[in-house]
Amino acid sequence: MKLADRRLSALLPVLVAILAVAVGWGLSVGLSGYYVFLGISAVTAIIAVLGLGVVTGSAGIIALSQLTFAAIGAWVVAWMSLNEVPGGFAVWLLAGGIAGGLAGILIGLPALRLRGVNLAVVTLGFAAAFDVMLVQVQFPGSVDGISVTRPAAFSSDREYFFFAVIVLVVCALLVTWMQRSRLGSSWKAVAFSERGTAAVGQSVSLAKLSAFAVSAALGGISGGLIAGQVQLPFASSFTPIQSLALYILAVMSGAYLIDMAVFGGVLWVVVPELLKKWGVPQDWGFVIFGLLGIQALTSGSNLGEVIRGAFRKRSRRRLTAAVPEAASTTALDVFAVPEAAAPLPADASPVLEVRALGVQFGSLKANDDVSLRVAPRSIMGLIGPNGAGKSTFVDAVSGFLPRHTGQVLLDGEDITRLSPTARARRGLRRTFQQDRVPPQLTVEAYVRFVARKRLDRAELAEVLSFMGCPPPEEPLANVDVGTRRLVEVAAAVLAGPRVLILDEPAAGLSHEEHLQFGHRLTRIPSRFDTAIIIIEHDLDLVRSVCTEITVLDFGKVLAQGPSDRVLEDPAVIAAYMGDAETIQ
Ligand SMILES: Nc1ncnc2c1ncn2[C@@H]1O[C@H](COP(=O)(O)OP(=O)(O)OP(=O)(O)O)[C@@H](O)[C@H]1O
Repeated sequence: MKLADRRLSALLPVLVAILAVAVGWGLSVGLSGYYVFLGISAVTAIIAVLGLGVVTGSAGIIALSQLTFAAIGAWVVAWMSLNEVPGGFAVWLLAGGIAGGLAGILIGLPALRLRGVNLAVVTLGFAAAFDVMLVQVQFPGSVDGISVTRPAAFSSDREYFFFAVIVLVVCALLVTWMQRSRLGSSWKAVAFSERGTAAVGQSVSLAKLSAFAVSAALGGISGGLIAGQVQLPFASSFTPIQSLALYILAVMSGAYLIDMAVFGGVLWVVVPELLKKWGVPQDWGFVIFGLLGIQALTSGSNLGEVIRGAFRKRSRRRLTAAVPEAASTTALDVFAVPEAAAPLPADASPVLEVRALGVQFGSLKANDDVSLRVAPRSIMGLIGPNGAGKSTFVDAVSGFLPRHTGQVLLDGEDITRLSPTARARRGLRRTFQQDRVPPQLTVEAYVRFVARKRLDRAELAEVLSFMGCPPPEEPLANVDVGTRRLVEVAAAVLAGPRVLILDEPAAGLSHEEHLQFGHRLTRIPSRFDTAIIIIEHDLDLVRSVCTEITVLDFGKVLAQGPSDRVLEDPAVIAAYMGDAETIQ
């Protein structure tokens, strides 16, 4: 992306925000009184849907209590207004948002362990329980008819609508920046794969809790605004069934996209209004939202994605033309020619040492007394027939099977008891056999998220080009699975790990592409001071790339040592291929 394009991309949200404020002002003076009031309702709904876009749309977590957080925000604002807390409405609104956010963290804690239906039950149960309590407790001042004081400069409906638009614009800007930040990447990553997220050193708990907190804070702000709008808030505005309907709207519209959150919020107000106009009871609005939700859930997509998908089709055509160019040979030249790492002398310090690793699944010993030592800047092949225990080994070494026996040492430090996240942060990175690259990110956003450090743009583009990846600005949703695996490897390489374990990284590529990939791989250790362990079934690639090989069979080490010697070992030939001709 050119510098001018990047500047425009950074400035665009601000320009849209200025335009939105101008439109809001125009509407506040141009609309009739009734529509101004409806406009406030739409703005509050948009803020609540925006929050759902974060927790559900980005982080993929079911949360059915958004209007409960709104009720908490409204309650705080009503209480502060009643008690004339210094600071005025803006401060009360902020406090309402913070209260909602704190409640979100509280409800988010079970989300760390629960998923799907169970989490839906917890959040809906919380909404129902709070609803019962709210009916009993009531909003401060509501029983005595003491109304919430609006901001002095925005006391009429028209002015208050404009105030609400400004709050919405600020919220939307903050969400946009968060979505573009590392935090936003962590939400999208955790939605796609928790294991993939942990493997790049990102705390899964932090990603989920922060999504809950931001979403609930927006719910709280939405509720605070409702308190100022109606001035005598009642529990009936914040029922669990309304939370459910709002959730469906968010899912259906694709509310992690700001424009679609606006669309969802507007629909929230327009549908009941149209029903009223047609003489149909407004509760039928829930039925309509339900039907839209069923359509979205069964199709597995949402309106925002469908619209953007149509645009992507065009850019995909451009990508097909761009990729061969990206994998140019000139990029290869900028990498230092590797010096093959010599086999590790017996007394030298390995960068990774695994001692007597054992993993048992029931009665099956998937890894049995597996030991190996990896020299700095070397490439070790880990091979063996299907089911030999290779992926189990990687899972155990990277911390995903904590109940293994034996020891794992990285640079001499015992990391056996550390979590996958902690191991990744210490410099033990891995990739997966299955696709764990979140399609919601661009190539650049994903690489920066994985690298966990400041990356020079030129270096980033150079490594992507060298690995045959698409350009940085390409959305990963446009990229085929095989190429996504290459992006995964490039990102892990740019993290500069001490050890990188690649689990069948070239699966999905042709034989020639495999070999080309292998050639590129040999350049990495010296350039990034990284040792690589590669699991691979293509023995031509293993032979051409690896200095050392470890062969597993039935969970045990069958052979270990310099590549040529191991690949000529009759026991390996018999066990691995069952046919001497195939291996040579
Ligand atoms: N979670 C699990 N529970 C029970 N058994 C498992 C589990 N994961 C793996 N296994 C078994 O452990 C053995 C080793 O599996 P693993 O996936 O590590 O082999 P692999 O060498 O990676 O195979 P492939 O080359 O096909 O990927 C297999 O018999 C497999 O069925």
